[in-house]
Amino acid sequence: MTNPTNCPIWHDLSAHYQEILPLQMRDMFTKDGRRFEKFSLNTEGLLLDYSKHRITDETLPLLFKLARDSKVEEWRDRMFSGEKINFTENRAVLHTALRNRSNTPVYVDGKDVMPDVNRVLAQMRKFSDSIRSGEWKGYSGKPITDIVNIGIGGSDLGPVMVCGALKPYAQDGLNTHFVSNIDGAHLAQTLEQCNPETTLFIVASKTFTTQETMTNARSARHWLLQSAKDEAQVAKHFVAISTNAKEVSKFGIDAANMFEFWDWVGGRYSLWSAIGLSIAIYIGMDNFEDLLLGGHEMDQHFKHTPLEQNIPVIMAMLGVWYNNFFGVDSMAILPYDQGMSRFPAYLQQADMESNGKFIDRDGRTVQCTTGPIIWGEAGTNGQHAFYQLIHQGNRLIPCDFMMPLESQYKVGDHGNEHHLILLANCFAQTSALMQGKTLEEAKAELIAQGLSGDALEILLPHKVFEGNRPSTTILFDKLTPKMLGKLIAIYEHKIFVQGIIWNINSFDQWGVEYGKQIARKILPQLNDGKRSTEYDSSTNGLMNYFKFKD
Ligand SMILES: O=P(O)(O)OC[C@H]1O[C@H](O)[C@H](O)[C@@H](O)[C@@H]1O
Repeated sequence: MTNPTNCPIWHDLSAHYQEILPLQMRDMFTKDGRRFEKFSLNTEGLLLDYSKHRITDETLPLLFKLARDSKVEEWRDRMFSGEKINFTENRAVLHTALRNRSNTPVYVDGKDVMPDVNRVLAQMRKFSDSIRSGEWKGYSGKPITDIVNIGIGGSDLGPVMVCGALKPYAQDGLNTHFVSNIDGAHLAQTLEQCNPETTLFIVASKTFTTQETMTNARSARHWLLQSAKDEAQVAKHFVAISTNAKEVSKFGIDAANMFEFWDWVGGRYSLWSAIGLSIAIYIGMDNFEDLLLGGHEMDQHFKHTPLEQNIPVIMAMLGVWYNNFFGVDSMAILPYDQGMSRFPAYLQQADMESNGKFIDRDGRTVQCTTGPIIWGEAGTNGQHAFYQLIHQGNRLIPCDFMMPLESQYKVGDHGNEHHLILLANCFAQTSALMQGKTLEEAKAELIAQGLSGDALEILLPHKVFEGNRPSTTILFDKLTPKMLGKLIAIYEHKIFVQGIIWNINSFDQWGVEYGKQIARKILPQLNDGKRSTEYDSSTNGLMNYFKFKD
């Protein structure tokens, strides 16, 4: 199917949307005592509750038909089998091979990629063990205490997010830092916390040409050499992760200290590759492999489970339902877990760089809305910031809540006090968003509080909640490496399915290039001493303000 909006099922869904529009979820719950059982799944060690959505018994079958008509299953198999579905870059899409713990062969251009995957994993194990055990020494003979990952985008967000989420698994005395921004403040503030004798820099860049990363890496090298003095010592403090061996050696990093990955790994899908080296050092290779295992188990689920019980497919199709039929333009990711506070930022790249496209696979303008705006914050912080708009604003914002049943930290009077409050808040929010509060309910509440007359009438409309605001809730036992691997893979496959429905290539990112090109041109002009005239008057004005302010 090339243009989904032309196919009969799209029209059926549009008609069904008109039927759903006036329905209230709270009535659906009242009428159907089995709604939660019907619209939840308990599988893969997690509970997926999608009953608080604006769906009836008819909705999902229509959405699954759209998925089948769009050939989601065929495309899924093409991805897993190593076909070059990223056709604008002529590349396979095989982040699933990186976590293929069954080790079955996966072929790209007739070559099994698994031996290479396993070789780099073994290299990562050896290296991370040597750092963690203190066997690897810095130039003055001391063990490494601080790891600084220098990378940006996909070479940063995944490791940052995972290291934050899995902090309870970290080894004492080993710190990780992440430098991504070209703003010198990022590197400077990080280096203030480090000692050159005991710091290891991981330069993580798929292309090894990214301006921010290479500049930060050169400055870090300069900082190291101010103390180490001798170029030969760089090898003890710098390793590289890249697909570009030539550029790595040009930078002066020894081939022995390079961890390879391949063009069939998209940057935003690369935390499973050697890009995860900082994770492996931080939490240990066994835990890193558990993360991979979680991803692999979700791959198996995605591959083999009928669409009707398939977690990523259900989540993707609900997203399509709101995105394309209700016309929503954003969705909130709300992890009730402090460690997962960077999960929304991670998903911003994963989703928005993948599906922020207006041209379809046939080179034509897409006739429907594509990727949503992804945003969010860890609960309960978000509650005190933007939930007001989700509850009473006049936009519909579907939310994904997620939360472990058990905290990794025992805090408070009974060791569980904080976590129970967190759980109560998570459950309460999903309930309030769905139920809302009618005028009658609000009135009864105000009367019970002793209000009457004008005071009651003035306040009353402001106390009404429309409700009917959809959310998905994912509950799991504990945020282990394996569970985190599953959660990440769920979203990756969700994004994939949506890309297929919209008939776009989710695996290129040409849109990022244009701004970079102009920045390269502007950079030398900032100190050429001439008035800028070649851009629009705003850009010229900004540049000239910088150049000639005094
Ligand atoms: O890993 P690198 O080659 O340095 O790329 C880092 C990032 O660069 C660009 O912003 C791309 O759009 C991202 O997908 C990529 O993750």
